[in-house]
Order: sequence, then structure tokens, then C-alpha cells
Amino acid sequence: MNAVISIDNLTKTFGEVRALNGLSLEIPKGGVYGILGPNGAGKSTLFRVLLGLIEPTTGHAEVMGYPIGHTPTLRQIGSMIETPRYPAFMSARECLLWLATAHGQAREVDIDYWLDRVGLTEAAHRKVRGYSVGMMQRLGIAAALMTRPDLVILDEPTSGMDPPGIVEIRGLIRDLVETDGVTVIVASHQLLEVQRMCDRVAILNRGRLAAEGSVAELSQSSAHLRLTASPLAKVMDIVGEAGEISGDTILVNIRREDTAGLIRHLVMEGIDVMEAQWVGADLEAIFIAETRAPSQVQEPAHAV
Ligand SMILES: Nc1ncnc2c1ncn2[C@@H]1O[C@H](COP(=O)(O)OP(=O)(O)OP(=O)(O)O)[C@@H](O)[C@H]1O
Repeated sequence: MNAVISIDNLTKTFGEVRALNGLSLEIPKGGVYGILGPNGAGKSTLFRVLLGLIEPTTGHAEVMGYPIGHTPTLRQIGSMIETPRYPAFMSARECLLWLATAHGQAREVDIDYWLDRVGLTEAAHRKVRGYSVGMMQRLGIAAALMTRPDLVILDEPTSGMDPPGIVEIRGLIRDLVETDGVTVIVASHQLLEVQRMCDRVAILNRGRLAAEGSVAELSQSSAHLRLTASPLAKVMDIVGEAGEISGDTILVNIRREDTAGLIRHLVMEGIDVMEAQWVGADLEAIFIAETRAPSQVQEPAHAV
């Protein structure tokens, strides 16, 4: 794999809390990569480590082929970590000009273009102190993208945005990836949005990798056989713990190659099988299954 980020056995502890716990992960170049996980799973900590904002406790990571903290590489990354803050007395336009100047790119950056891309043209001259959370997110996204970085890291980019705003930002991100070949890494709790926007995802739980793959791969690996059959109770007796009643159907967790044998067996037992269909799990179901272990209470750092 042509990896933009390679993470090898990364651990970050804060006192007793192990925020990252031996995390290894390869993030491919190009596309949108989703980082998911419950509150406290380690998503923001991972981003902070990758951006050189905090040092890992142990382990190693490379970003675009260089160890973390390599200044020329950091200049090629656009990022927004949690809700951005800007000087309240500045307008959105002034904020972007100020940031572009700090990057040494005041001439190159087309600020009006980026204000338009994030839907802030009308509010461009208003002081940001009056901005809503969603407007601040839009401004943060413009700031992360306007220097045209090769890699963009966005922590919860669409939190606080209205539905049309979410669709707009998804379109902008997909457009950047498809036309400019940018790699975008996004952490989000909006699972439907992640399912629509991301090519691959990693699910973190308690600082560890719980699952990784394309949404289609993960969905298929968690697929179940949905049976509409009667009587349901008799089906449950036969499938035992592999079965779970869902409405007036039963979801059966078996291997795909055992499907025909199971149906034959049910029919021979006098059960009417009306329908049998393999159904993939959606990202929400996968997320819940992969993060069932309690996540709020972190393992003490001294526990192995
Ligand atoms: N500076 C810090 N000092 C102490 N503990 C920290 C610090 N930063 C993070 N943590 C702890 O590390 C763990 C992981 O936090 P992190 O913010 O990375 O999670 P997250 O997955 O981004 O969560 P959320 O979805 O709520 O944003 C949490 O238990 C958090 O309290």
C-alpha cells in the first residue's frame, strides 16, 4: 500500500490514562479516511501526535515518509482540531488573510474563493465573535484547505452544521480528493455521513484499533443471514445462540457457505422458509459491535 501515514505501535499516556494503546495503522494515500470511535477513544490524541503537537510516549509514526514533527512535512498538512478559535475582533476574511500571511502565502491564497467554497461569502466581513459553531467550523475548514495542502486532517468538521451545510462540506471534501488528489483524514461521530464520505475507516476503541477496512468490506464481514420463516421459535431452537430475533425475522450469524445446509435442515424440520437474504451491516451496527467494551473508563497506564 502507498501509505500517507504509517503508525507503528503508538502509545500515549496522560498520567493514568492510556489514550493510545499500541496503535498500528496504515492510512493510504488519496481518498477520504474516517477515524471513528466513542468519546475518549483516542482520535484527537492521534491527530495531535501526527501533527507534532504532543509527543508519543512510545512507538513510531511516519507522515508522508518522514518521522512526525518534520517541519517541511508539517507545512504540507492542513488541519482543524476540534472547534477552531480565532481572534473575536477579526472578520472571517481578516482571519484567513492573517493565517495566509503567517504561512507566507498571502499572495497565493484566493481568500474569496475559499470563503465561497465554505459558504461564508455573505458573512465574510462580519466579526467572528458573532459566528455560530457551524460558521466557525466552516471558517476552520477554509483555513485548513486554502494553502492547498497534500494532506488534510479534520477533527469533527461538520459538528454543529445544518444538514445543507453538511452536504456542502462533503461535496467540497470529495471534490478536493477527486480533482486535486488530496488525502483527507476525518474524525467524526456522524456515522451516516462517514459512510457516505469515506473510502476507508478505522474504528478505535480505548486507544486500540478495533476494526479497519473499506465500508463495503466491513459491512460484508459483519453480514448476517436474514430469515423470514415460521414458526420463529422452532428456528431459534435450531440455530441457538447464532440467531437473534429482529421484528418478525431472525438474523443468523453463520458462515456464508453453510446457508444452503441450514435452509435444507429447516425445511426438513417442517419449517416454512419464506425468504432468506444476506444483509450487510451498516456502519452504526459495526461501530456498536466493535466498541461494545466500556470506553469511558480508560485502562490505567501501568496495566498491560
Ligand atoms: N491533555 C490531556 N490530559 C489528560 N488526559 C487527556 C488529555 N488529552 C486527552 N486525554 C484523555 O485521553 C483519552 C482520549 O482522549 P481523546 O480526546 O483523544 O479522545 P477522542 O476519541 O478524541 O474523544 P471525543 O470523541 O470525545 O472527542 C480520554 O480519556 C481523555 O480524557
